[in-house]
Amino acid sequence: MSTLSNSTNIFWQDCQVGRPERQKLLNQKGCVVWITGLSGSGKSTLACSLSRELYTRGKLSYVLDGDNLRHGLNKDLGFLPEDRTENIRRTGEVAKLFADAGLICVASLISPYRRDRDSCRAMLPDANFIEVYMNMPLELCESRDPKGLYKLARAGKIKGFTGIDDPYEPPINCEIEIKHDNGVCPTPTVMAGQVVTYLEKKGFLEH
Ligand SMILES: Nc1ncnc2c1ncn2[C@@H]1O[C@H](COP(=O)(O)OS(=O)(=O)O)[C@@H](OP(=O)(O)O)[C@H]1O
Ligand SMILES: Nc1ncnc2c1ncn2[C@@H]1O[C@H](COP(=O)(O)OP(=O)(O)O)[C@@H](O)[C@H]1O
Repeated sequence: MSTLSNSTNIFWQDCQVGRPERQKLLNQKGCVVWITGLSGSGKSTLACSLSRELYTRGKLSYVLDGDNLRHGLNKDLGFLPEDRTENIRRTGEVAKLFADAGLICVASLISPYRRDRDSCRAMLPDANFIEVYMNMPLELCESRDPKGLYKLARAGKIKGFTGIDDPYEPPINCEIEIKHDNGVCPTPTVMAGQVVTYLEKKGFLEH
């Protein structure tokens, strides 16, 4: 789908209550925490754990999970490269709106193509896009296989599965990398703590 605008004669409408006012109200700064990685790498687990940790600290977040968005906003999209690109573009636009609302928006999608993630980064002031890479080996993700999808992909029953017969392009310069140690992954609480520490250090958890 083209990203060029088809609308003409349109004007930006400003409001007296803007991002600074909302951020002051919430005592936090809006941003996008973009979690990328293979299926089964722990994206949703981190997103939920992070959201819970922020909630206990009185900070407002919202999780945009790839699987969930594909039940509604993105239900017309499949897994062809162009569909994934449109999936990421739409999610990036929604995430940008949530960040503008003053929320810490946590997007967890495979988002396998570097160019698509970089396009989302380009929608925001650079510091407000925090890319988190779930650097987990395919073998670990495949051994977890909570939905049985790797098994189906290996059997040729799902075509174009990320990591099997569709590429995953790891980030080159992500803000946060979640690493395993000999196939052992940090606990969800530890992973969330790593992100919270970053947000704190960069001043997102205060106004
Ligand atoms: N072909 C193929 N490749 C990868 N994943 C597949 C595929 N078909 C279905 N699924 C399921 O869809 C979930 C990924 O959706 P995303 O929107 O995150 O994917 S993408 O960012 O557009 O690539 C993904 O969820 P997670 O396992 O949570 O990553 C899978 O459950
Ligand atoms: N840090 C972790 N330690 C142990 N198991 C994990 C961890 N993170 C995720 N898991 C498990 O791995 C599986 C895949 O995690 P999930 O968050 O659904 O991955 P994704 O969203 O990337 O597909 C789930 O069964 C989950 O419980």
